[in-house]
Amino acid sequence: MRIAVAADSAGVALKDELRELLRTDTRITEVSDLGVPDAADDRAYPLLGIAAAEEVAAGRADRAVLVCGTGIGMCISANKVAGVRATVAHDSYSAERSIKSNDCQVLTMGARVIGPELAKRIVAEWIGHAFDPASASAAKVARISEYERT
Ligand SMILES: O=C(CO)[C@H](O)COP(=O)(O)O
Repeated sequence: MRIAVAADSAGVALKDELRELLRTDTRITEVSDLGVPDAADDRAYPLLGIAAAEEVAAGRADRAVLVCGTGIGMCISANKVAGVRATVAHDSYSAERSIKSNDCQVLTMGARVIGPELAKRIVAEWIGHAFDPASASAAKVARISEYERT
């Protein structure tokens, strides 16, 4: 699995921790860090979130983990990219369902909302979940894709 990570200045410290976690995860073959590199970089979250979501939409990344202050701005931004389903999640159950119910390729988190250890645990769990295209949820997700095509 190839993962892109990105953050704004509010989320960069947590993004860096998550990137290092992902780099040691044997399930991950590639981690691309799209920035920001440090908190002095004041690029706004939509630039980073859209850039990462475009990597997913183009098939250059399988999933993305995005961090801002709340996770909300990153989530809204990533969801503007056609074909991308992003969710903000700070709990294990929502993160699991974001895959199993919604086939989300993008997880967003708020560094001002969640501590790094819990965030790392949830990301590690999220990576381990897989969407079942034969499940009853698949037709529901397909309706979203159909709407996007109209
Ligand atoms: O959390 C953010 C966007 O959802 C971002 O990190 C901070 O945004 P701001 O409150 O508009 O500065």
